[in-house]
Amino acid sequence: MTLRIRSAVPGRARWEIPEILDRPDFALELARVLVGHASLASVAVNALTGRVLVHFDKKTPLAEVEKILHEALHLAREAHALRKHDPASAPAETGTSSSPALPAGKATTARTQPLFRLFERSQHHRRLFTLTLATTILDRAFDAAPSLMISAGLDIVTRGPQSSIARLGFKSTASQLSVLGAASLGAWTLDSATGYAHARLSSRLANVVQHDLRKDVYRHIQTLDLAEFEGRQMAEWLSVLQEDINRLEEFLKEGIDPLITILVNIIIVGAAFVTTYPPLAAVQFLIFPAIYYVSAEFLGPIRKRLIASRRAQALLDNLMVGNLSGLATVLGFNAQEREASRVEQASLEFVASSDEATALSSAYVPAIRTVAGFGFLTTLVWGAGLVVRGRIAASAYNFLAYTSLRLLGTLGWIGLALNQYQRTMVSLERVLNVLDKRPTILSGPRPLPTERVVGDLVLDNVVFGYTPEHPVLRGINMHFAAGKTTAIVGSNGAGKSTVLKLLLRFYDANAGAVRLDGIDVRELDLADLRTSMALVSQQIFLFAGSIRDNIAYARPDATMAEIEWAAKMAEAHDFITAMPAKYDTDVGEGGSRLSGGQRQRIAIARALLSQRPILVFDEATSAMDNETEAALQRSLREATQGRTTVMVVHRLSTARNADYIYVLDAGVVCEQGRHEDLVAQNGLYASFWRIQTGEAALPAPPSDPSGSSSPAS
Ligand SMILES: Nc1ncnc2c1ncn2[C@@H]1O[C@H](COP(=O)(O)OP(=O)(O)OP(=O)(O)O)[C@@H](O)[C@H]1O
Repeated sequence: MTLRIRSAVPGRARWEIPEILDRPDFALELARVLVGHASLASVAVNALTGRVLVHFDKKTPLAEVEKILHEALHLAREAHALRKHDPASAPAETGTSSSPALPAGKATTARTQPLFRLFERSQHHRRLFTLTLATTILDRAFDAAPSLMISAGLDIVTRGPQSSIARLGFKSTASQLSVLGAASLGAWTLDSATGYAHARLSSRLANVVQHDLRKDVYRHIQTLDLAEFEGRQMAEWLSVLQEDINRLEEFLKEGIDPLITILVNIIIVGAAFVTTYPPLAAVQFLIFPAIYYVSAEFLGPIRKRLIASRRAQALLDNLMVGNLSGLATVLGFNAQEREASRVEQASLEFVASSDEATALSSAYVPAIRTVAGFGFLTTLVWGAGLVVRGRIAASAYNFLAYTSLRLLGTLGWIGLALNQYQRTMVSLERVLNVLDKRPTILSGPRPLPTERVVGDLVLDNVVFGYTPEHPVLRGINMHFAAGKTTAIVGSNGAGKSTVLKLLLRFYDANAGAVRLDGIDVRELDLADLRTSMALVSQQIFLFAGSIRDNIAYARPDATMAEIEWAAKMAEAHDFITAMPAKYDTDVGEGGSRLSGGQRQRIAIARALLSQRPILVFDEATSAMDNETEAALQRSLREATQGRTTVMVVHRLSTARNADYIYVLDAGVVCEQGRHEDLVAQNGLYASFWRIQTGEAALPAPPSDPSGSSSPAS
């Protein structure tokens, strides 16, 4: 059986489909097929729980929807099989930036209900959720106990033998008071117990949901294309991972409470009024359509302003994080004042947008209270009249007035609660948007364990551009022979680093193919492909921690002897042992306590220790002095024996040692060969060589366009 119905009411049904459980790709395929269906209003497919929730027209028979689901499953299976076979057939909508899991259109309803989606995701905490809800409701219900007890006391005082307690069989005043005392004690005890349980459970629920979401978002972010990170500021990711998820936690801990309180109070007040004097209840309930009307007028505009305010906050965060990480540049250019003004301006814009949102939400609270005040006023005046005419007891009037007042108080919270709810939903949507993003670089089906990698790399007529209108590589052919060292040289922006990014499949070629050992890299298992290569990138990243930990990052199980071997090969051992704490030296945040050349040597040691068959160096020695670099070249010759090494270099004294050299110019290979041949060709490489060896004069600085002579002349 492929489908199992879990629940169904007219217009809504939930199925369990074990086939999609833990198979997000397949679930996505199913969602794609379903959301295009004209008979369905909305669809939510959850691979975590293996469930599918469908909203449809109440008149559509359930059997018909089930048939649609069967057909969709069939289509999804076919599409999924095709996709596995040919990953390139992934539709455009799964593409780069903000493409959601469920495409636009019919899924809008499901997608615009972030809280609903959160509950779908958190199904495995259903027990905790139910318990939390139950204790919250009980806690709020017991809150009404004091006014009930006071009314019961008043009942004993004013009606004696006719009081409600007397009617239970307690004739004497003493016994009635004892019952009242015992009931009060019991109610208080239960109130305290449910209060404690509610506080503990709601906090636990908020923590686990927050933890799950943070963990899932973080894991998911790591699966996304590198393009997502190169095109977006880091602070944006951080604000989703931190602020947005924290806001959700706050809401689960404190925001749901008022909403439940309001609901419980409405039920208590409703019950009290209906049982005491129904016409009074009818008048009380007349305020709710009015509240609904006021809410409808306010909530849409409030939401829009909240979104604008959150965006302004994200911009401000980006600016501050960016500035602080580039503080040395800001100080170096003495631009503190300029940057402080930019931050001030962004902060003012945030304050203004936040003010706008608050202005509206603040007006909303009094508007609701004014409407709700009519309910209390009616109870106070009409209720008093009813007591005077003997229609209701004074104690009942007391209870009604109290509960009505409580309702008035809590309705005032509606504004605050909905305000917090709206803010949380804006944040939750941002979190879910990240989870909806899909990588375009998908793993291929063919495994290639590291021990089977020969290391022969080919770029076959590769065309690539980060954007379609700006091609960076224009049909290049390259061969990085197994076990050999190949250098790529060329001027800035020629496309050298881009070649390396294609080797590691950070991006896919727009045309042509990249092959490892004769296999198109798109067919290879992505983890296997990347595990076959050790990259030392232009921007070295060291983790805060010791030198030893940083070198061992590639192989946490490496012995100290192996770590030292790698450090010696990378010409790092001497400077490390000269430091007071040697291999235990703390490198600081991002390696900030080391010099650029030292950081590069640690990164090379890390790559060598990894023992991967292919080494990819992107200007890995650019910050080293000539002497260290020359020594490193000698060591590398030994350490890279039998491994394919691809290195992007600017220093031609480094390229000179390579077995083969490619010269890139504006995205095409303009020359290739061994150093001596290239020098003999007397082309671009030879001109670079002459400049670097001082045989050619450097180009003269541009002459002053005004024609005035320089001060020196
Ligand atoms: N993530 C990106 N998004 C858009 N364009 C990019 C991106 N990365 C690089 N480019 C552009 O692609 C071109 C080639 O960049 P690449 O980094 O490959 O050059 P390079 O030859 O390594 O240069 P350099 O010697 O300065 O490191 C440049 O014009 C650059 O602006």
